[in-house]
Amino acid sequence: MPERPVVIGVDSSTQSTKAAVVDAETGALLAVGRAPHTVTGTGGARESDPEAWWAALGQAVAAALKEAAVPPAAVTAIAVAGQQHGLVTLDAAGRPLRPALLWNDTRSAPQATALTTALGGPRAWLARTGSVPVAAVTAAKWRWLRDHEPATAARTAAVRLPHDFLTERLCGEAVTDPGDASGTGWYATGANTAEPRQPATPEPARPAPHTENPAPGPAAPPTAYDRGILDLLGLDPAQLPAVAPTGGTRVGTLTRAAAEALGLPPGVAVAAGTGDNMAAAVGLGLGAGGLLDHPVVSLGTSGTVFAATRTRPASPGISGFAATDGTYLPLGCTLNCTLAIDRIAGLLDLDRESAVPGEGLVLLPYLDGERTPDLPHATGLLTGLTHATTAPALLGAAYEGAVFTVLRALDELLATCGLDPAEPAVRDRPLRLIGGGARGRAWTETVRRLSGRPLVVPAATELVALGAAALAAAAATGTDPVALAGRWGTGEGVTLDPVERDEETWTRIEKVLSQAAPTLLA
Ligand SMILES: Nc1ncnc2c1ncn2[C@@H]1O[C@H](COP(=O)(O)OP(=O)(O)O)[C@@H](O)[C@H]1O
Ligand SMILES: O=C(CO)[C@@H](O)[C@H](O)COP(=O)(O)O
Repeated sequence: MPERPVVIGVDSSTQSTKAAVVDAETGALLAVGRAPHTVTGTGGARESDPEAWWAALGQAVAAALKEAAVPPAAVTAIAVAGQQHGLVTLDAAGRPLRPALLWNDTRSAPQATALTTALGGPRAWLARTGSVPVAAVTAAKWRWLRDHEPATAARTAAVRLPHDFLTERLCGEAVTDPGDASGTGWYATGANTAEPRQPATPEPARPAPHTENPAPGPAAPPTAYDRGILDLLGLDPAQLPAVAPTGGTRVGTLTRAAAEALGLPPGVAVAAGTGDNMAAAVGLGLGAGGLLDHPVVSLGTSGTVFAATRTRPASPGISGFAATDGTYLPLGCTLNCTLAIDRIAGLLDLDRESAVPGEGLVLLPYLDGERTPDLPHATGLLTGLTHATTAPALLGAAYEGAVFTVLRALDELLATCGLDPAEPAVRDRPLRLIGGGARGRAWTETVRRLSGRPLVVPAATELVALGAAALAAAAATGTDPVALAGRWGTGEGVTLDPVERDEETWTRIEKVLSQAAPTLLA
């Protein structure tokens, strides 16, 4: 009897790689393999070796296949979702020239400011790309490299995002997708005017050529690198990957070398893949237009809020990203979420679940600077200490500071989309809570208390890897990945009832942040 087909979805995030082996028909998660990453750097620097991501992918896939006990011949497709924005620079042989500059590396903040000015200010960037550059975007990192390491920039034959780098290692094709491309700063999501989702291409498709105005016709996906911005950056489009129509597009099969490295047959289909937040949206079954019903809060190394929309909102504080199919995924991202809390719990020598409400304290845990609000040079701030302060309350105040920052970004996201966050019809809709932090009681309770909203916590722990698995299945069969994830039911979970919103704590933190922001800017 033939084996049931399985697909592999890979989540290559900041702290680790996770590979999910998934039954392609039912979406059942058969096993997850994990391998850690190393992030180096002090001050604002955050770097990782792309070769180590490739090695981690191999380890995670091997571990998952072993645990799932499925034969390699049952695997039909693989897709990678990766941490967004990272700058990977390659030589002509595809070897990294230096460690990747990660999304949370804030050294590129001055370059982001300079780029904003060079194009005519925030409004010009919003109109052309949907986002105003911050230190996170790849364009600012490339400019930083040219300013600080011109010899490396000059030797760069190819520029990739983390997921593009890994996809190319899998199938030998230089290709990205609209979602991850929209975080580069040189991709014009505006050119994709909320078209209906294109179904994944069932047949092997060559990646699209680099062109601003693709020829009409079904074989010509809407790519939209902004040539003017590339000129401003001194980047040649030939250094960049082609943009596939969606992350679920089949872009090739495993190369012989990749098949050997992963212990898989060479015929395994490779999907274009996407950024990790875009893949989480797929895993949740979120298609365009789900904004009011389905705002998402993700608690990982970054705290993110996003929603799938039909039109691209324009606000300097919110990134007007694309979903992997070229519709919109406006997103707010904070730099200090689970890792900051883990660090503070470690400093206090406390278990992370031993937090109690902050009671008069305010702790802004901006250990890495901050992105939303845009305070790249900020450090952490504590106010309200008294003789009565306890360590669990200090930890609780850190949770409150991190959650306040994420939820404030959510309010901004909703307002940017024309919704009033205080309207009962908006406020009473459940938040979908995902990411590693959604597993923790202290996180979920703090989000409930500061939002006053019901929460839906999906039962599936690895939404990014599951979203990538849906992209892989789409590449193998030509189905729509969002509809498929909906059928798989990967976004389903428990609903936690709302509790009364803690207005007092919210107002206290808001006041301290607004008073301290001018100092934190320095
Ligand atoms: N049971 C748990 N309770 C609270 N936090 C958790 C739990 N499990 C994992 N985490 C947090 O999740 C984080 C990793 O989340 P994840 O979404 O995998 O991050 P990333 O995708 O950025 O690598 C860790 O920093 C850890 O603090
Ligand atoms: O920069 C962003 C979003 O714009 C981050 O969300 C990165 O994509 C990193 O994700 P995690 O490692 O925290 O999942």
